[in-house]
Amino acid sequence: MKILLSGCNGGMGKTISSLVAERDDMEIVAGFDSSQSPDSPFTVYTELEDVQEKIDAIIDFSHFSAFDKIVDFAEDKKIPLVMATTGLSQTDEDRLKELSKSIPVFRTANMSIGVNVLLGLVSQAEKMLQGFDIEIIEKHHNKKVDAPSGTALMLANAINESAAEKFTFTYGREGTSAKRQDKELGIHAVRGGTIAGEHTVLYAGDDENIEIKHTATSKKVFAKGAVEAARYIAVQKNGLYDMKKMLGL
Ligand SMILES: NC(=O)C1=CN([C@@H]2O[C@H](COP(=O)(O)OP(=O)(O)OC[C@H]3O[C@@H](n4cnc5c(N)ncnc54)[C@H](OP(=O)(O)O)[C@@H]3O)[C@@H](O)[C@H]2O)C=CC1
Ligand SMILES: O=C(O)C1=N[C@H](C(=O)O)C[C@H](O)C1
Repeated sequence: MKILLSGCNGGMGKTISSLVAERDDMEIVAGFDSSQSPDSPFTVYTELEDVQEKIDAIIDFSHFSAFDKIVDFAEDKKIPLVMATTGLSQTDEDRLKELSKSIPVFRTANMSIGVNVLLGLVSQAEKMLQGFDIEIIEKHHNKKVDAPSGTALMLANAINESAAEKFTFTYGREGTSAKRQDKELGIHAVRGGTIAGEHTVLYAGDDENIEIKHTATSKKVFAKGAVEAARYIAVQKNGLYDMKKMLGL
């Protein structure tokens, strides 16, 4: 199958290119990014309207500022879309839902199996750990532009969906009036070095704590998930899909 890789010059783009080069069932036939890349084995476009190749699926790991261009292109050409970029607004997420009525759309903020299992675990824990204070701590590399991570938000939303009484999210704390409130869910972003992605959900109770933690040890885990998602989405009916649906979790 033939892929258009959006964000092809970036960290995830390069990891996906290397992975796809080892496969014989898939080929990246075109790239999209903010600049040309002379060494690329495929043509890199800076304008999607210039794309000439026939495309079976689009994989996007770029930047939230490119969102409308990519969605317009997928919608116009009726090409299944894997949208992995984070930092999207609620309006963007709503547009994906709407778009999925006319093409198959795969949306997740985290392509790893582990994080998607973690989503189920936090939903279960929410029903069992009444009264525990919950804090999410995420750690990523120093090049990440958005905070908190899309995964941290996905975990927080999963907890809230299972919660009888909804939490208010607090992003970091500072100052002299920062005491923790009831039904507050703290979300904290740490940035440094080359950390591929770490998410810890801390449940702090009276004299006891539980931590559930997922660590991505390289970007390869996300690339592998994205490639599987592209294969999957290319043969689905119109609709909105995610890792849980694809993996049957
Ligand atoms: N869902 C998941 O499992 C995962 C999602 N991600 C998400 O994927 C995205 C990309 O991550 P990563 O590869 O690390 O980021 P990088 O910054 O390394 O790569 C992004 C690429 O997109 C390009 N780009 C930026 N703005 C535009 C634009 N307006 N139009 C076209 N291209 C653009 C960048 O170009 P330039 O450098 O010139 O700005 C860069 O080459 C992020 O949102 C990240 O959070 C990452 C890993 C896993
Ligand atoms: O930018 C990254 O690198 C990652 N972004 C995703 C997020 O924001 O959750 C997923 C992963 O943790 C890596």
